[in-house]
Parts: sequence; C-alpha cells; structure tokens
Amino acid sequence: MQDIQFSEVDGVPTPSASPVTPPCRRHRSRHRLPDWTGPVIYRGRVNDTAVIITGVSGSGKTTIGKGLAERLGWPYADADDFHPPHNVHKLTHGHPLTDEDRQPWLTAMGDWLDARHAADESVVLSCSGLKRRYRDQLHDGRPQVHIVHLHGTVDLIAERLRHRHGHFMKAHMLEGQFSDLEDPQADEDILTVNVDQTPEAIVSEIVSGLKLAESA
Ligand SMILES: Nc1ncnc2c1ncn2[C@@H]1O[C@H](COP(=O)(O)OP(=O)(O)OP(=O)(O)O)[C@@H](O)[C@H]1O
Ligand SMILES: O=C(O)[C@H](O)[C@@H](O)[C@H](O)[C@H](O)CO
Repeated sequence: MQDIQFSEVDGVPTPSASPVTPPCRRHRSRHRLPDWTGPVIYRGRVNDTAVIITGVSGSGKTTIGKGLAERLGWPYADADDFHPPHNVHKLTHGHPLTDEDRQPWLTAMGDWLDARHAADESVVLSCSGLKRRYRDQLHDGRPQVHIVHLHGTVDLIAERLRHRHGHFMKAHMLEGQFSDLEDPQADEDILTVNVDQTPEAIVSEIVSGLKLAESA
C-alpha cells in the first residue's frame, strides 16, 4: 500500500502523491469515496459542513451543540423543534417514540440539512439519532454531514437529568433511550466523545477531532 503524505493547501490537506487508496480511513466508503480524478475531497469536506450531535436524552446535545455553534459562529438547530405535535405530546406524557413516529421527524431534518447545504451554510444540529438507521438516514448521501456521538454512563446522565428543570423529556424515560441506543459502529465514521468532562472541553475535543475552523 502506498504511503500518502499530506500538506495544507488553503487549509485543505492535499496529498503530495497520487494515492491508489482512499486518502483518509475515516471516510465512509459507502457514499463518500470519490475515484481519484483530481482535487482532494478530504473526509467528504465540501464548502459547508453540518455537524450532528447525537446521544440519549440528557447526554448534553443541546448544551454542546449550542456551545459548538457559538464557538464556530454557525447557526444551531435542535431536533426537538422538528418533531410533529403528536411526538411532543407523546414525549410530554411519558410515552417513548416508535420508529414510525420518528420517520416524519427524520425526513424533516433531512430536508432542512439539504436546504442548508443548497445555501452553502454550515450548521450544527442536535439530534438523538439513537439507532443506526436513523443516523444513516441523515448521513447517507450528504458528504457535508459529520456525526459526533456523546457517550456517557446511565448513572451520570440520570444524575444530570434529575437536576434539569423545565424540559418536557423526563428522567424516567432515560431507560427507554438507552434500550433504543445502538452504539456507533466503526464503519459509521462517527467521532465519539465522553461527556464526563466540562462542556468547554467537549467542544474543544470536537473542534480538534473534526479539524473545524473556529471563527475569529
Ligand atoms: N458536560 C456537562 N457537564 C455538566 N453538566 C452538563 C454537561 N452537559 C450537559 N449538562 C447538563 O445536563 C443536562 C442535560 O443537558 P442537555 O439538555 O444539553 O441534554 P440533551 O441531550 O440536549 O437532552 P434532550 O435530548 O432531553 O434535549 C442539562 O441540565 C445541562 O446543563
Ligand atoms: O428519539 C427520540 O426519542 C427523541 O428524539 C428524544 O430523544 C427527544 O426528542 C429528545 O432527545 C428530548 O429532548
């Protein structure tokens, strides 16, 4: 296998030798690997980037998503705002969502990602993305999307939820969230970050892990 050296050109890592293998192992082969025909598309990087923060309820998606968006100077959106009223009603009354409930919600987020991409706009979206097929639905065919999964223990997250007030999602639903959770697999190209650290440290880990450029 040929060794590929990278140098920076306009902030984009560029190989100094024509590779015969993909330039980056974190690239998802199913939909992002271009044939080697010219300019480098590094990790699927296009003009805009969409970072999706996933994790169970209480893992910190909102806290970290907003912090990251602020650090990068990008708009932020929360998946909770894409739920049809029926889903919010169910969650508010303590009923977990089914795959069927989640379908219109995933479609709405996908449409939103496509609209932001068409406008060349980089964004941060917080979304539970508990099951692999939900993540695939948002990820596949969207080279601008990078997923960051917030990982934490049940005990730590339950403790945080016990202290959270004014949110429709209640702590007792955490068990259902963990039973629905399908941990990210290696081939999903997902950055997993442990939430047992300060929000600032988590945001920094994401910025460096995804090599995101911070706003001045
Ligand atoms: N790294 C952290 N350290 C300490 N507390 C945190 C951290 N991240 C989040 N929290 C706190 O934990 C609680 C849950 O965080 P947050 O609301 O961001 O989670 P969430 O994943 O968006 O939840 P949901 O999916 O239910 O909206 C909040 O009270 C928040 O302030
Ligand atoms: O997939 C789900 O069950 C939902 O997305 C929930 O996780 C909530 O929307 C959210 O996390 C609570 O704020």
